[in-house]
Amino acid sequence: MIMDSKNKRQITKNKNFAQALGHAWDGFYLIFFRERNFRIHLVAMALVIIAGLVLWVNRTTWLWLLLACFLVLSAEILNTLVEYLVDLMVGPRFDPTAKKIKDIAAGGVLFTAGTAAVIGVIVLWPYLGSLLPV
Ligand SMILES: Nc1ncnc2c1ncn2[C@@H]1O[C@H](COP(=O)(O)OP(=O)(O)OP(=O)(O)O)[C@@H](O)[C@H]1O
Repeated sequence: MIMDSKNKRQITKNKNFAQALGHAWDGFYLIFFRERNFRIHLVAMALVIIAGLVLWVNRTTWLWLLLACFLVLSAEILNTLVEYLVDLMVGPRFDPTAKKIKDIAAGGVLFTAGTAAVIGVIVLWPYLGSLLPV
């Protein structure tokens, strides 16, 4: 087996679920603690949840809001994957195609975040009206 358990340099398939979970946790740690943009999106998601609680939105609205938030987080995770893959292939040198790939991945996050914002406005609009003094 090609594995150095002491140095955690495993390159074979996981032996069990616990081991798979450990690697998934390593990935989560990387995204959560190393990716500033991911944390910014999490703060935005927290604000959306606070808005949902304050406005006392219904179940369908919660589903839309949570779906929109998780779409943005998923896009950010894919963007991070693309960045690591490009860095792995290209290394520390400028490459015009690497730039295009990374910029497209970042553009995808922007597009998803914009769509999520539109969804948020559409589903929260009726609740915002009720806040206005009549
Ligand atoms: N090897 C490369 N060749 C050409 N351009 C690159 C390369 N690496 C990065 N870039 C450019 O720099 C930008 C930022 O790089 P990168 O995505 O790695 O940083 P980041 O701060 O993690 O970005 P993000 O804010 O999208 O998470 C890219 O969108 C791309 O335009």
